[in-house]
Amino acid sequence: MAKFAQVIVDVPTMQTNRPFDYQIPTLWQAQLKPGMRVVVPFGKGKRRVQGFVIAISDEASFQGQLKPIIQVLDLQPVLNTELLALAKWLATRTFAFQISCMQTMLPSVMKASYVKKVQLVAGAPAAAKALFHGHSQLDVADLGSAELKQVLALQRQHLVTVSYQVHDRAKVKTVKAVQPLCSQAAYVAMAKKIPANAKRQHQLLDFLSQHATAKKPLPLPQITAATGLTLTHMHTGEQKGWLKVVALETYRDPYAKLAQVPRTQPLTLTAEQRTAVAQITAASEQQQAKTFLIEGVTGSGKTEIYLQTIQSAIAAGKTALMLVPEIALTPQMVTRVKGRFGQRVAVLHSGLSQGERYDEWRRIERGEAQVVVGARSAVFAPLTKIGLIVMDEEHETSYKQDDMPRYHARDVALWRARYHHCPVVLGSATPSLESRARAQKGVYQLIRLKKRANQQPLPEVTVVDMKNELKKTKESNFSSLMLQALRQRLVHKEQSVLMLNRRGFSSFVMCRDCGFVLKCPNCDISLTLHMDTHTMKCHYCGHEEPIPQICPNCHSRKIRYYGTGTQKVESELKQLLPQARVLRMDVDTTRRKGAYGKILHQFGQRQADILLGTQMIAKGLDFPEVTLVGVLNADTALGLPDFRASERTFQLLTQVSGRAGRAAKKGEVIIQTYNPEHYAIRLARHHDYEGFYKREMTLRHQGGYPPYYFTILLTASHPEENEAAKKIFQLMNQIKPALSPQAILLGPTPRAIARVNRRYYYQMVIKYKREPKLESVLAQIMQENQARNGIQIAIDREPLSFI
Ligand SMILES: Nc1ncnc2c1ncn2[C@@H]1O[C@H](COP(=O)(O)OP(=O)(O)OP(=O)(O)O)[C@@H](O)[C@H]1O
Ligand SMILES: [Zn+2]
Ligand SMILES: [Zn+2]
Repeated sequence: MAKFAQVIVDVPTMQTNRPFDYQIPTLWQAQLKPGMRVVVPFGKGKRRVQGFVIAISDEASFQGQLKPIIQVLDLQPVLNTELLALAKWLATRTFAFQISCMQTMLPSVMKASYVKKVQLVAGAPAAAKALFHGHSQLDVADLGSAELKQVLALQRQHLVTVSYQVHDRAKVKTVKAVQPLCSQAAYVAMAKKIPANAKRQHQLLDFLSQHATAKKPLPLPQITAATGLTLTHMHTGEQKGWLKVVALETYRDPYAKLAQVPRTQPLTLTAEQRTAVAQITAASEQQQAKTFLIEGVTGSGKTEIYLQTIQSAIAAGKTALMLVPEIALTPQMVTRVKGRFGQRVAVLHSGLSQGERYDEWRRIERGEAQVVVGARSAVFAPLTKIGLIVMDEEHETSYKQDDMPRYHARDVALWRARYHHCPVVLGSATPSLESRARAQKGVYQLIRLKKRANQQPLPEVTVVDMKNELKKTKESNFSSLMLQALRQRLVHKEQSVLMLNRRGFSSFVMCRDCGFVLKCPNCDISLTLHMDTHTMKCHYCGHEEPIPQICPNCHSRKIRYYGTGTQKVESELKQLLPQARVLRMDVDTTRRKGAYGKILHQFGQRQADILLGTQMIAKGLDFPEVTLVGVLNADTALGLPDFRASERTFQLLTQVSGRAGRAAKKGEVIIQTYNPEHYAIRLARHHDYEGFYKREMTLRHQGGYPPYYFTILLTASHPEENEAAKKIFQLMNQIKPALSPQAILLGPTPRAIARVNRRYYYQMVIKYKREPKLESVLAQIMQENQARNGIQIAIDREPLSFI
């Protein structure tokens, strides 16, 4: 029997980024398996931490006395063989700690929370006892700062001891249930001995005799609903030995309301869809880990292709994973998938409560759901026998995680596809340049859908030059053409979608007398105005303060709002078109849980004429009555110091244009811009993705940007600016000798927003094609520098943003 376990402990530092050996207590030697969570002592003192067993063996690699495992948290592994291997790969690939990778894969409730407790030592003086108010121990989190100070003083005098306790927050939801204990005949006999006026007891015995043969406990809520008998009556029955009250495990179902989603049947495919489905299904059947890139114009019916290929995978006894960007995970998309596969679908996204997420995860893990739809982290769903992985809107930046582990869901999907020998389908109307280029080289197989499923042409796009417009009219967000088109829709009772592009600028407060701008005290950026909460907020660190009435700098009262927010546009719209019913959708109106879905539902029910929103309305929506799409400001993102600015603008305009004319009625798009000649806007106007791809690739080639080069972003941060700067130069000198002359180093420079959360950031970028020594020198840098002397190092492979 295995006596030793190798454990990755929940101490995210580079020094602890390796397995530690522990003894397995005899009691657990038969049960403990790799992938289970345990609690182990770690380091000096009584510190206890959570950990993951990654291997068990008869012999320990460590010489000397090993500490035993304190507690085993799981009865079965929570990470299977595949996911353990994936965690290891992910850690190397993204320069992350193994523990961070493992925790990322699991619902957050399975991450330990630690409680720090203090206990009095025997013989402590009365003064110390007073602090404990008669309790034997105190939870450090409950202490006020004065009490904490006293406790720390006692600790220095060795009068208290401190211990850490690990809490497993993963709680299973249960309902009370009733298990009959006697035979039907026995219940009937008992009823005869009970006084006739004990009505409830008769009723209970009656019920029990009817259900005496029940094999499973009967849920109490159902009994109460049917008979009116409550838990009190059951307790009486329990005392008399008639029955037993037990806890029955249930799931929290976040989509209970959707349970009655009407079932849909597969549509008859268009010729283009049919070819796509045939190729993908064949690869799935032949167990080929092939990657398909579907480049399909908006409304070409990509979703139907996903649904039908998923269908054939599950018909073959396999499972399927469908990834969608968080923002596109609308009830609309969930309804479409649930409508086809019903209860076999599990949904994972950040809108669920932690408990709901945990329950959906367990349904997948137990094999009760065969289709998983979810955002980025759903790529780690514990599905076995995967037959197909779909990634919709593959160009979306939300597939890349900003914090450690800095992974891209596409890379993880491809890894899992190789493991399961199954195809991956990447779909988009505007694929990322990286993926499109890979298809060009034949690494991915390109499938193009050039026509809309409704056989209608793509909507006509008109570009309005706002420079001319400004000369004609007074300052307004609406050109005369846009207003006229909106009025026309109102007359014809058709719907419009209006997008305000908020990327690249924000609403801030500035003093008109001295030019003072209110900035975050922790970060290097201006605070954003939030009218609904009447506060100024920092979008980086969350700092919040009241809106100033008087300039803090010159005491002038002329401190005003700047920038165009959706609220401002909304009020202008109400003045210009008082009869229009407007729904606003932005970060403020969608913050509450379920608000996003509610707004879309109202719009779908035609309770509004105009849906006004930020870029969150650009993706995935399918409303048949929308015949006009208006973009109020196409170019705010073009000015950003980012080589992907054009790509982002082209994608956004194409996606939002695609919301018009998706059913029987013809659609129209109006784009307002100050840069009508810019190629991203010109080509978006003609829905010309291929033209854009060629043009942009030429520019990337000239500039030496991805996808012609791989990139790595290295960041060093410290509360002191010169420490951060010193470190980044030191790292550069360490890396340089390992690189060939073909590699290009950019920087070091201070980051565009140099100070965030009281830390200064310095960065450098490595651009390269083939550098065999680079990986190992970066791994070494992580090893040596992590969290030493307050320095933090981050290594980001293929960053999607350099600012
Ligand atoms: N074969 C078909 N026959 C009839 N209607 C179809 C067919 N395929 C798809 N549709 C319909 O066409 C519309 C557009 O399809 P879908 O939303 O799948 O497009 P998409 O390619 O995902 O578009 P986008 O990239 O804009 O999200 C939907 O209303 C869908 O029901
Ligand atoms: Zn801040
Ligand atoms: Zn001022």
